[in-house]
Amino acid sequence: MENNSYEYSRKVMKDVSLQELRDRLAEFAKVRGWDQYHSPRNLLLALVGEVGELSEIFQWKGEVARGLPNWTSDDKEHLEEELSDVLLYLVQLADVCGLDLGQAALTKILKNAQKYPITKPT
Ligand SMILES: Nc1ccn([C@H]2C[C@H](O)[C@@H](COP(=O)(O)OP(=O)(O)OP(=O)(O)O)O2)c(=O)n1
Repeated sequence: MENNSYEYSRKVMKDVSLQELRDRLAEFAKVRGWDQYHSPRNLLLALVGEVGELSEIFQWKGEVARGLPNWTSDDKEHLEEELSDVLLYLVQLADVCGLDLGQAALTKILKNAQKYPITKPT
């Protein structure tokens, strides 16, 4: 059963897993009859569109300090939403491709560590 409450997402789900997001998104699409539109290609295009919306937030701002110290709470909330849209489409894309995104990402981190070993300063 879907639960859309903002309270639920903010307070109950303190620790969110990719599997939880995947399952909730699959339910979201299913109850709306949207599975038919959620092909890998369509989800990829939707993902790219959201990356564009995310980029717009930073467009023309110049360099931005870590932690976004001068941003308003509205700006930060907007950023949270666009980052989430990107994540949610990415999770759905991996799902309809039949891939385990969490495991794949962990494996990639291990590969990255082998490719870029820690070097001690001389
Ligand atoms: N067919 C769809 C349509 C939407 N969503 C979900 C995933 C995103 O989290 C969000 C995207 O919704 P919108 O297309 O309304 O995009 P925005 O939220 O960015 O709204 P806007 O483009 O008006 O800023 O909804 C989805 O899973 N499948």
